[in-house]
Amino acid sequence: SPIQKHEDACQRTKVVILGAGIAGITAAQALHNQSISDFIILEYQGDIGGRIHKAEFGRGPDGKPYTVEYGANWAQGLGRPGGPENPVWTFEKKWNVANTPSNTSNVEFFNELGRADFGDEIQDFEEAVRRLKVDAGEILAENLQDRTVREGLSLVGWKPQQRANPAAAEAAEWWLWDGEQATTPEESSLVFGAAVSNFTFGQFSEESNFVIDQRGHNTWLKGEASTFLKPQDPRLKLNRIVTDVYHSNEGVIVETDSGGCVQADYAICTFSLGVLQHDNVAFEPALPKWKKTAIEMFHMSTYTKIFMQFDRNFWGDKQFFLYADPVQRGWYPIFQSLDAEGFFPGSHILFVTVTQREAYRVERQSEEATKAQVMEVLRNMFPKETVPDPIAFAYPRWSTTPWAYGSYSNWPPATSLDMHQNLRANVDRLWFAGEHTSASHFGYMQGAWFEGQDVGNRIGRLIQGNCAEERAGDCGEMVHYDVLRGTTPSSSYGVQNGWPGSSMVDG
Ligand SMILES: Cc1cc2nc3c(=O)[nH]c(=O)nc-3n(C[C@H](O)[C@H](O)[C@H](O)COP(=O)(O)OP(=O)(O)OC[C@H]3O[C@@H](n4cnc5c(N)ncnc54)[C@H](O)[C@@H]3O)c2cc1C
Repeated sequence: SPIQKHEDACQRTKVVILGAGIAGITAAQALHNQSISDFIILEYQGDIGGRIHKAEFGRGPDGKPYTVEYGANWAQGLGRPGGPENPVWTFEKKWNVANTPSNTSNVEFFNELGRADFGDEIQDFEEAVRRLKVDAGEILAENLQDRTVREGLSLVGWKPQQRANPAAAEAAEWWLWDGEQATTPEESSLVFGAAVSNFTFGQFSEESNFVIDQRGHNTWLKGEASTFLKPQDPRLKLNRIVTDVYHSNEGVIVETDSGGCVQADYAICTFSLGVLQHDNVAFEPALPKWKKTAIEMFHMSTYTKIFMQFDRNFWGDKQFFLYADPVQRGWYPIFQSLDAEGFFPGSHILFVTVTQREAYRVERQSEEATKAQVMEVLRNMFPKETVPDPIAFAYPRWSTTPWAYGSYSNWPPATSLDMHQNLRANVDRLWFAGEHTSASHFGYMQGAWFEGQDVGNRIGRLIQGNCAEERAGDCGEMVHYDVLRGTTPSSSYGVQNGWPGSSMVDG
């Protein structure tokens, strides 16, 4: 077998962790906390952080570039006094990560003729979402068939195309739905879309803070890593591209592009759903059908922030600028000012966000083509100003980045909790963790943290042999389902399927 063939040449360890993003680092920390120090982390990039990913952009007054975040930017759903706190927010505070409150009421509205007022559309959409969540709660509690968010919105009476100002209604809807999930209402599950929002913003709080730390947003994760990894720790192997993963019920062998290999009792694969869907890591034997099906069924979205710096501020002091294009939903819809108080005042930096189809289009076309389109929009938004060309302009291409292939995952309609559990479940000694394996916080940094910790704890207990039977559910191997039914019985909503407690969607 390939496992025997490689055994002699490979470095030996107990647990090999694939990826040094949040899930990978957190899994290693969970092992460390159980006194398991025999692990190796293999990471594609030259640093810790994964999709918390900074870039240098533009120039400050001192001539040095600003650090901006191409990936995760907000701590979302912080927590309230006496209530549970978002663990990521706890770490951001612990490591003094500079951040500023993001205020979505600090917004101005625009259409192709300049300033407009469609605050009512925002209010009406928010009201529709409240009713939508009541329906979602009922569907979940009664174990009924899921539906799309679009169908759910229509049923509570939100129909953008039938409103007086369809473009404005679509802009409001895009901002508050697509701008969060990076996926359209047509492509999103009503039940689990409502649930992830309640778990993050209901359970913690509505507040989200925007990180402006010039050391980079990954500072908190590097801080946590420094509690158990020494500088230059030989167990953290950066710049290693995993190409092949051999797995059996006895162990794993992992090969990298440099010809290196690691043999371990367990592997934890934290690659994004996009990487798993791309087939450029070979799993041998091929992953079983229940796992492959789950990987293909869930959805990897793309969320693209386009940064621009100007020689002056022509947009004023607001944080957000929502643009309703007359014909194309999602056409350069939300601009954000980093020139605003609390961000980088004096930087004259704006960024505009596009998602999904518009993100793919922008990521495939040249920077020049994108710049021309963005400038046309800005000149329409500010007809009374002489809008200059930007002095810096740049954006990432998440959909083709080989260590991510997209931004974050989203739960498609009519897909059950059992199906999602198949995304989480281990295959022999090969385990999976990441944002996408979180049933309650998929798409968010905290989702990756909860899942990395869970898998690290489970493997630690298996290695130590201290998985008491009464703990079954959050201990031992994960369950998976060879046969999937249309819905998951209410009684199965528990930790064994990655559902944290019994808290359900509420109004
Ligand atoms: C544009 C964007 C905006 C976002 N905004 C927010 C936000 O505001 N708030 C929020 O909470 N979340 C946000 N997120 C989501 C958040 O970044 C993720 O949920 C989280 O970082 C995922 O962590 P992870 O450990 O699951 O995966 P990753 O961070 O992807 O970690 C996986 C690691 O595996 C490595 N890897 C991949 N392939 C290989 C290979 N073949 N060999 C070796 N290593 C490999 C990768 O380099 C990476 O380091 C955003 C993400 C993006 C992309």
